[in-house]
Amino acid sequence: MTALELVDVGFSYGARGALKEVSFSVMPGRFTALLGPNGAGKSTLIALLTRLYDLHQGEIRVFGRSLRSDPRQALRQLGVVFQQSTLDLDLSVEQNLRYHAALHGMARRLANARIDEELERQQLAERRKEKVRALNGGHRRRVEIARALLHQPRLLLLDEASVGLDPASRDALNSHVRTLCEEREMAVLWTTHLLDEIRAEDDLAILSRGRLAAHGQACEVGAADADLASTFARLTGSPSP
Ligand SMILES: Nc1ncnc2c1ncn2[C@@H]1O[C@H](COP(=O)(O)OP(=O)(O)OP(=O)(O)O)[C@@H](O)[C@H]1O
Repeated sequence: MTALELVDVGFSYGARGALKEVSFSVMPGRFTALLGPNGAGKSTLIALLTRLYDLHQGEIRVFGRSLRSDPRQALRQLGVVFQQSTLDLDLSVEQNLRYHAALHGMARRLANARIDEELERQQLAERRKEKVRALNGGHRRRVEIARALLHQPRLLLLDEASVGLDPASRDALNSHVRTLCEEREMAVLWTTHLLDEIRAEDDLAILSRGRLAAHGQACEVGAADADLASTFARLTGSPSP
């Protein structure tokens, strides 16, 4: 079954159009990159997917459940890492996770088990009592991923999750999310404006000025030109990042 399906999605901020007739799908176990220059509409799309904004045009389905008519079931399957960190810096790693588990109505015993499991996976178990403020950017991102996975979503959305990280932390985060795809058959939608975060075997959707400029496997999308950078520049009119 398709993990995420967008059909003719549109959105405007007043008179300013931000998304127009955007249609593409994300499959389970696949790393799908959503690439676009600044202002292309990536964050707007994430805001629609998480229901920060109401969907007025088109349809979005998460594992077959409509965000419009069945939002609770659709959102249950979703884990999200936003562009701006939403961790409480003055709470410990564990307290941040516990708070999220409570919001999801998780019983304490289940929450404890999941928190242990995710912190272990992120190699953060020893730091669980530390305040988030004491962690570096890469570790904070890992806490956010641990938190996004607590309720075991089948679809993980990451909005420019690597912004602000040094190159080594960026690579580590990118590889880590790919492992989640493989090990858990999780579907991932990774938004970015950086070409070096995309691999030839990834699924790729390119947004340009609110429209879907290309969609397919990254190697196929890039095959139309000398490389993906040239395709990106041709389709978006922006220099390759
Ligand atoms: N709150 C808002 N009010 C009005 N226009 C907005 C608002 N947020 C975004 N826009 C406009 O909508 C378009 C899409 O913006 P969006 O932030 O979704 O793009 P993006 O691809 O996420 O860019 P970035 O990488 O800079 O975050 C842009 O033209 C932007 O100026």
